[in-house]
Amino acid sequence: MSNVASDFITEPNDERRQQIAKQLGEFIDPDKVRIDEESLLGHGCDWTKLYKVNPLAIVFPKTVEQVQQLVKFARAEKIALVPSGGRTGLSGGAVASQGEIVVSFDYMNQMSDFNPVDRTVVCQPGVITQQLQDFAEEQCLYYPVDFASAGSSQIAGNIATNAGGIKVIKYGMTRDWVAGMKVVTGTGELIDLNKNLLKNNTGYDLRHLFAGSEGTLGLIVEATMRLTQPPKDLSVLVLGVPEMAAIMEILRAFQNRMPLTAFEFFSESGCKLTTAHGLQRPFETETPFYVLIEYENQSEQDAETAMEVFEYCMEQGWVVDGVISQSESQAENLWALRENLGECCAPFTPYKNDISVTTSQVPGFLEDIDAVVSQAYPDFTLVWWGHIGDGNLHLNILKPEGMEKEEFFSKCQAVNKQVFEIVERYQGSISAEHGVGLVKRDYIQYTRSDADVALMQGIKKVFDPDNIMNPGKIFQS
Ligand SMILES: O=C(O)CC[C@@H](O)C(=O)O
Ligand SMILES: [Zn+2]
Repeated sequence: MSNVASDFITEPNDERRQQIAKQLGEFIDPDKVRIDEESLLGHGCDWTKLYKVNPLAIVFPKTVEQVQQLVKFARAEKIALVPSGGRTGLSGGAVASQGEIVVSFDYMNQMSDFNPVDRTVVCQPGVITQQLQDFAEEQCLYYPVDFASAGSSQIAGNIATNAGGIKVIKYGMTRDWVAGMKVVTGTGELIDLNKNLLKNNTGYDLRHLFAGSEGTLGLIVEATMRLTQPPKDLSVLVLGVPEMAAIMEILRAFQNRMPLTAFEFFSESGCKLTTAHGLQRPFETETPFYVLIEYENQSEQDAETAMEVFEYCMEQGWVVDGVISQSESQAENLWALRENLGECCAPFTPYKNDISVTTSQVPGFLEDIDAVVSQAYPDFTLVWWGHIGDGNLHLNILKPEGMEKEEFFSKCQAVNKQVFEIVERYQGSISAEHGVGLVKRDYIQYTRSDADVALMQGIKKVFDPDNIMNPGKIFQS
């Protein structure tokens, strides 16, 4: 796979590392500068594991001032910086393969200044998503952005990738929960964006440029996150769906009658994987697809409405079997059928895709892509799942046993062009929620126009004139 194209490509050796560590140790605690192999390899990559990992050093700043000094140092020395959060990304956004300094926020992980009226809490960049969720719960509130890697992903990384997950249909993406943020730009300047205001129409909202910026504009050093009222008495329904086309009818039928907190799906190939890992099938009947619906079940009326819609879907032939959770633990088990899919695919070295279209177009889009990939490689197993209520599909192609990883990936890449042409035809996105990083960078033109990319490159130059902020990610810079 190709690696980062940067102005400052270096192939660090031990001597250079020692020298840089000494210089960094002048303004960052020396024990928070690491150049040992384990740290370099561990902190120089994310979950993609596709790229050469070769950082110059790993630093763990503890204060905003240290971050500013670091940026000024990097600027003077012409060394690129790669921000590192929980490194759970799937697009290579946190990969350091060309002698960059990795900036880890593991030691800036405190929360402060909870405001119960504004319902906000100030987070240092390294606060773990789960830590924020737990804190909110202790205050009888709720942080709603949720996904399988919530136990490791960090808030600044979530903002930098505008993380989505399983509740977007009701609560939106990470950007919707950022009340304010402090950022150190590529010049070392500290800027304070939006100051937590709800209403602030004073020109461009720069906060939103940082959501999805993947570290290319600056380092997020603080974020004030909003919390909300927790949902009550969540129930989960899993339905067996014989035809993809029916899924949107099911969505419409439910949404016409009741608000949903999640509308997810997975394929039978996915169900086989999770059940092979010890989970129970939702019901006996096997169907090509399963829908998982979550809603607030606060009264008998809610339960009756859900049952009525379910029966209506059965009468229409859109659904052939189904189950409704009767307890919290049953709801969790049903969720596991969907949430454990990424983990269950991992041993098969999957080739991943994270794509989206407008929700109503999902069935045709999925069928077209499935046909192209299955025709090219009839022996490959395709596992589909995703946040179908948001139009977001995850396609994992499993590597056949015995096939070399390189051969498998190059075969998958060969079919990429056709897949992305379909995405372009549907005016969809080549990356719905996992970001662009390195993995999707060379395909960005299927979703963003040349004019878009040129404007993004121009914006980067304003925030980062020396191109030291995660260069080569999202687009060539
Ligand atoms: O592993 C994947 O392909 C998707 C991961 C995550 O976004 C999910 O929704 O499970
Ligand atoms: Zn997802």
